[in-house]
Formats: sequence, C-alpha cells, structure tokens
Amino acid sequence: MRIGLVCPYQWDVPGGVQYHVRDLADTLRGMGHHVEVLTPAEHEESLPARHVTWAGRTVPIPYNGSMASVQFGPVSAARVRRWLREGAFDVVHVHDPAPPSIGLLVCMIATGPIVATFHAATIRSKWLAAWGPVVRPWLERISGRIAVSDFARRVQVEHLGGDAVIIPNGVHVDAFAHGPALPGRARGVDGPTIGFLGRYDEPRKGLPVLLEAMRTVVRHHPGAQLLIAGRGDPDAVHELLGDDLRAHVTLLGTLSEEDKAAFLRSVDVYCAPNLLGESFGIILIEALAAGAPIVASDLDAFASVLEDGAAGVLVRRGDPRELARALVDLLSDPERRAHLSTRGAQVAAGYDWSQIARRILAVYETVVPPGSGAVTAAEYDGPAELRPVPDGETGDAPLRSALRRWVQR
Ligand SMILES: Nc1nc2c(ncn2[C@@H]2O[C@H](COP(=O)(O)OP(=O)(O)O[C@H]3O[C@H](CO)[C@@H](O)[C@H](O)[C@@H]3O)[C@@H](O)[C@H]2O)c(=O)[nH]1
Repeated sequence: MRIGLVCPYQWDVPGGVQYHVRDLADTLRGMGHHVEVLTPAEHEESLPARHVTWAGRTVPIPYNGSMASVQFGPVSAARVRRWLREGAFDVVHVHDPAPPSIGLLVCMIATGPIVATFHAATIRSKWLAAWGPVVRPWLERISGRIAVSDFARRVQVEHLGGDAVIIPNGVHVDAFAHGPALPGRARGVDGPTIGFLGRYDEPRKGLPVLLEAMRTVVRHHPGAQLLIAGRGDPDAVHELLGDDLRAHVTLLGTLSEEDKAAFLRSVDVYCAPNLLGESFGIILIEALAAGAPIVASDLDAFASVLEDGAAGVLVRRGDPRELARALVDLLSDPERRAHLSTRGAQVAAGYDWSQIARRILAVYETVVPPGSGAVTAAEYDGPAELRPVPDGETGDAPLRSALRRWVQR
C-alpha cells in the first residue's frame, strides 16, 4: 500500500505525536508498505534524507495545554498539493487534523481516502468549541477515525462530530526492555532514584507538584535523587529548588532515544505527576517496558494504561502530600516494586508497535476501496453521518469560504 502520513507538529522537537508518526512509518515500512511523511520542522536539514518531506515552519498557538503548530495559507497548501500529487497515495493518514495545520489542509485538498488519529485531550476547549463547527465539513471527509484513548475519543465526538475507533499509541518494547542503564545509576544499586521525563516547564506536566513532594521524600530517603529529563527552561526548575532540594535534583536535558531508554531502565520509580491534557500517556508505556515501577496522577488516560492501579500506583492529581506518601512507600518496598515491574512488562507487551500497526492497517483497509476512488463531496456515497455538510447548511459558511479562497490563492 502507498501510505502518506501527516504530522502537524515540528519534527525536530520531541513530542508524542511526532514519535508516533515516526515509529508508525518505520513499522509499516518493515511490513513492506511504501510510506511518505509530510511534516513541518524548524530546520529542514534535521529531517531524514528520504521519505520525509518538509512542509515549512510553523507558528505556535496554545492548544491542549501545550503549544500546537499553526501552518496555513497558500504556500503551505501548494506544498500539500504537490506532496499529494507526487505521492499518489492509496490512503493519507493525518494526525490531530482540527487546528489550522497541514493536517487540515490535507483534509481540504486530498481527494483520496483519509484516515485521522486524534491525540488531543482537553474536554473544555473554548478554542475547539468555536473552531470545531467551522472545520467540521472538511473533517467529515475523513473516512476512518482513530482516537488514541477513550478520553481523546470523547473530545473528538464532543467538538468535532463523528465517532472513532480506539487504537492506542505504540512503543518498540524491546528497545526499552533490553540494554544498559545510565553510567553509575544502576537500578536498585546506585539509587534510590525517581525519574521524570517531558516538557518540564509546561504547567500541565505537573513538575512543581513532584518537587514539592520531593521535600518529604528526601526526609525519609536522604539519598533519594530526582532525575529530570526533557526539554524546558532550567531556570524554571532552579527557582523552585530551595537549599533542601538542590543536592537531590539533577536536570539531564533532552535525551537521545538510546539515553532515554537507559534512563528509564535506571530509575527505581518513574513519576508522572501530570495535571491535565494527556490523551494517552505514551511515556508510561515506555517506562513500563523498561521495567520501571510507576507512580502517576489519576488522570483518566493514565488510569486506563495502569489498569486502574493494578500496573502502577495512582495518586490524586495535584496533591503533593499524597504523591510524597506513595513515593516514600514504594521506595521502601522492593517486593512491591518487583511485582509492579513484572506486571508492567506484561502490560507494555500489548502496546508493541508490531500489534498496534496491524490494527491501524486494518483501518486503512476498510477505507481504501478496491481500485481506490476519490472521496469528494460530490461523489460521496458513504455512511450518512459522515456526509460532507454543504456550506449553505450551517452559519459558518462565510468563514469557511474565506478560508477556502485563501488556501486556493
Ligand atoms: N528521546 C527523547 N524523547 C522525549 C524527550 N522528551 C519527551 N520525549 C518523548 O516524547 C513523547 C511524548 O512525550 P510527552 O511529553 O509525555 O507527551 P506529549 O508530547 O504531550 O504527547 C501527547 O500525545 C501523546 C501521543 O498521543 C500522548 O501519549 C500524551 O499523553 C500526550 O497527549 C514520549 O515518547 C517521550 O518519551 C526527550 O528529551 N528525549
């Protein structure tokens, strides 16, 4: 099959959607398919030499408690058009297509079957509530919808219409399960260590709650270390450290993929104190695959990955006292850690890319008609609930026409 994957976020910045697209592309290629990727990036040179096409740079806007990439207008539309023409895809698969990005442009321009994966998870999004109806007719051209979790699916249904099948994010389990630890940081030997990874200066990732909890942890475990990996402004962390914590916290910065796996294999406990906006929690699967016992906030998405507490400890989000208690208890209980580690490995196995990619392929197969025809508003004969809405039928027509004219310039 010829497959076009569209990643709307900057390829050269670590992020869940970017890695999802990268790993899906690799896995599908390994299964014998031809896969091309279209993505923005800050630096065109940062892209792989083959099968990844640069869509230009983006402008950041606040979205889902984070910054999404806006990329719209005639220049981007021309790039999208050329990529679609040259790719001659049997199916294009866009990710987070609702914001004004190349994903939405593909929905506006593509004439073949479109599959979309929805990753965003903010239920009360004023932005989506206002913008959703405007873009709905284009999103209705999507013939196969995937949400990475039940939570992401609910956001999708509420703001964008249509339903979606749930297929979670995947991980290459073996890459996390086997390999060395970070030098001098062997699990169970050099610790105790607690790990955190992610955009640590983003409030929704909840690092301040963990730092507050660390004050209690170090009183009970004076040798405890918190290793913080990922992107962010180090000053934002340093400002929160008093004299009591400075010797217990190390910022590792952005890690390579190999170092990330080694980091997750090193920590005695992985902590995810996130506050909101997580559609799935791919980092939890990575940590489970690396054998790290987890303490995480009780977000819906996290509770689902951790099987409501059977595969990790869940604590009330935003509560440093409860978080501290859970961390202290788990660091004091090697048997429980060993049990969670074994259970976690079993859970992670179900998210291996070899299985997830097969489920995504099954969605492609349902939308690619034999002989592969175009799904345009004029020719549409699919299910009634997915039928494109003619412009005259909603009050959003003038804005939509303006957008369309702008893209077609
Ligand atoms: N190598 C490396 N990887 C990193 C780094 N920082 C983050 N990552 C990776 O980036 C991915 C996502 O990181 P998060 O910070 O946890 O999530 P997100 O970008 O907000 O992702 C969103 O979409 C995901 C995919 O659907 C969701 O799983 C997640 O919950 C969230 O909604 C994970 O694979 C994580 O390991 C880093 O410094 N180095």
